[in-house]
Amino acid sequence: MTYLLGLTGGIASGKSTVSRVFKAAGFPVVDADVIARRIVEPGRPALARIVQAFGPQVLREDGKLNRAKLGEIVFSQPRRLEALNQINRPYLRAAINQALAQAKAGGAAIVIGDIPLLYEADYVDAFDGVAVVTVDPKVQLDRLMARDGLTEAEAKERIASQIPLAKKAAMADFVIDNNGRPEATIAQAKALIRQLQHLS
Ligand SMILES: CC(C)(COP(=O)(O)OP(=O)(O)OC[C@H]1O[C@@H](n2cnc3c(N)ncnc32)[C@H](O)[C@@H]1O)[C@@H](O)C(=O)NCCC(=O)NCCS
Ligand SMILES: Nc1ncnc2c1ncn2[C@@H]1O[C@H](COP(=O)(O)OP(=O)(O)OP(=O)(O)O)[C@@H](O)[C@H]1O
Repeated sequence: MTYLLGLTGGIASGKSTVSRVFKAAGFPVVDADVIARRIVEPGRPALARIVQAFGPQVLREDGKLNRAKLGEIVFSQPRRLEALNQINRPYLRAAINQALAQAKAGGAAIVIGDIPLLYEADYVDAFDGVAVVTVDPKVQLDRLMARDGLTEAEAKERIASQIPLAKKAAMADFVIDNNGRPEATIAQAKALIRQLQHLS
């Protein structure tokens, strides 16, 4: 039996560190951010609908989505973000479900769905359990500004567009605390793998 684990957190909370531990242990990881990029490649219906809704300003000269431009628009205007979500979510859901089913068919003991918006987009029922990678608000803000070169105001907007991490942690089956050094987070991820191997 495969244990289907949903892995989530908030923007820049450290999901990548945890998903790397699962990958290194040989478990398949379905990455929603990667799928979200694929469904808006040139020629895909989701991209055409985004251009219809947001105008040609969100396209680069080479016809690809201008992610920085679209990010600037949607994260500063909640109603525009909602419009983007309405367009993307059906395509995302279909592609994520298909990738999870395919990974599960491979028969691994644990399959991971790394989905930043797992709670916001309501994927809970797709999983046997959910792990949340959490950090304190100040740590999240500092790491996000450093990683993406955002101003404090921009980083705060992006954090505010998601359910607060503390709330996600309260809903989770498993919580990984990423406030400390990466080694401490890696140790927690390895302990979670051992725990799940008993459940699968
Ligand atoms: C707005 C876009 C173009 C910005 O692109 P950019 O390359 O700057 O960011 P990237 O896609 O790498 O996302 C970084 C992080 O932002 C957060 N984020 C992304 N989309 C959203 C959203 N709709 N609502 C809240 N947070 C979001 C997530 O934590 C994600 O990990 C892009 O994020 C996008 O198309 N988002 C909509 C698709 C989506 O819902 N993706 C999340 C998959 S669960
Ligand atoms: N324990 C840690 N100590 C110091 N820096 C860290 C730690 N964990 C993550 N970081 C740094 O914080 C930033 C965010 O981490 P990461 O990219 O793993 O988050 P994420 O949850 O995968 O983000 P997103 O969903 O936004 O793509 C990165 O620059 C990363 O190097």
